[in-house]
Amino acid sequence: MKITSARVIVTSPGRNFVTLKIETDQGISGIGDATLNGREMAVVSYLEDHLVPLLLGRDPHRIEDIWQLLYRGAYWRRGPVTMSAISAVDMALWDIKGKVAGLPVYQLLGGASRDGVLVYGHANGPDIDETIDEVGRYIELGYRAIRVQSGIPGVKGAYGVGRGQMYYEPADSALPTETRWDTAAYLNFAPKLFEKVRETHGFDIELLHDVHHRLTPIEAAKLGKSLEQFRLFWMEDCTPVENPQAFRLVRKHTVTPLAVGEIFNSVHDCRELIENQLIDYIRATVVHAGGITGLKQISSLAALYQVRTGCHGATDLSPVCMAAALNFDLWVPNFGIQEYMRHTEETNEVFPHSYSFADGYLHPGDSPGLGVEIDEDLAAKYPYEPRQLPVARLADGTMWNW
Ligand SMILES: O=C(O)C(=O)C[C@H](O)[C@H](O)CO
Ligand SMILES: [Mg+2]
Repeated sequence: MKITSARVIVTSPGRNFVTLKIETDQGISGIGDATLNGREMAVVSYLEDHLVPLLLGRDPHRIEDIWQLLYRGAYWRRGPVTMSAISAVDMALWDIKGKVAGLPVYQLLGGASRDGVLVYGHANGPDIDETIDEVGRYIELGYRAIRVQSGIPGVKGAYGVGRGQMYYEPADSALPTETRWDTAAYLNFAPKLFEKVRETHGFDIELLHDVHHRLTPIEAAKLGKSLEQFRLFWMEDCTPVENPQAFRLVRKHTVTPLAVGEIFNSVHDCRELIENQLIDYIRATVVHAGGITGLKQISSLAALYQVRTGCHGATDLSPVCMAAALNFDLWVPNFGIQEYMRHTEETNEVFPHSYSFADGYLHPGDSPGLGVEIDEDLAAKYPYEPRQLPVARLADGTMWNW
């Protein structure tokens, strides 16, 4: 079997997605997600200018060898652009292998380790009352785990608060929207929010919270401690992770479980946190961390230290990534949870898929391969629109972490 073509498709059904389609001489094709939110066109160029010429004529069954060729062969290893491009190739090759075998990818990985993939949805609102109502709406839909984010009085554009209900899409304009950040207001507010959510909805539902890199280590430790009584499933990205040792300080002071890793792109980014048991959940994802092949490396290391997976699954990860993640999640022995930020109807029409939600769990379905396709005619109706993520500044104008 030989690869005869590899094409990049950029489409924007409500938001931008970059998809790689690999075709073979036997009429079987596979797709992979290559979306890097706000920096999409850098990955398009990396694929078209540098990787596609390397793929033509190769045997698509040699997934590991092609992964090593693209990783080692570049000389310049790692980084989000390189690894998103490699991820897309890897996903497309697993898709092809599954289609040739007539099996869903989770069967090729070793088969299902569970009946369904526990997911968490996103409840958010401009204030505590609306956020609590939104949590109730997710419970009614059958969710067993919910991420809770709320607007903070006096803070313009707090992280995670959607523009409409049930959906959240932060990349909102061609140039970054400027938001404000106020640590003191947040630290006063967050325990009140979770107290009210627990009072209203009880302790049977799992609650998660994303701090989005906004705190220093000692502030993160304080927040973790103040939220312990509300039994969070996890506190995510509580402080920036360039220095993994910062998490030692957080760990010393709180037993609130910690999750990190959505911006990681290789096992090397994860190693120090995992080996020192500084986190409980690793959030690296298929599209940014080297595809299914990259995630296998990460999850195998994590398993040695009882760190479980909790893959990133925001709307900037396309349904192609979601399908790949669900095949991985159904198999991976040390699975924790999967983020599931639902895509809009427009997006779902461009990417018809076999995964489905029931009673708080997603299942990838049993279509051969990843179980997702791209409708290229429909995709062509949604041209690329430059969009960037917001930025955050403190009240005195200092640039902060978004
Ligand atoms: O889903 C999450 O946990 C996020 O933090 C979402 C990110 O802001 C988003 O994916 C950035 O592209
Ligand atoms: Mg996050």
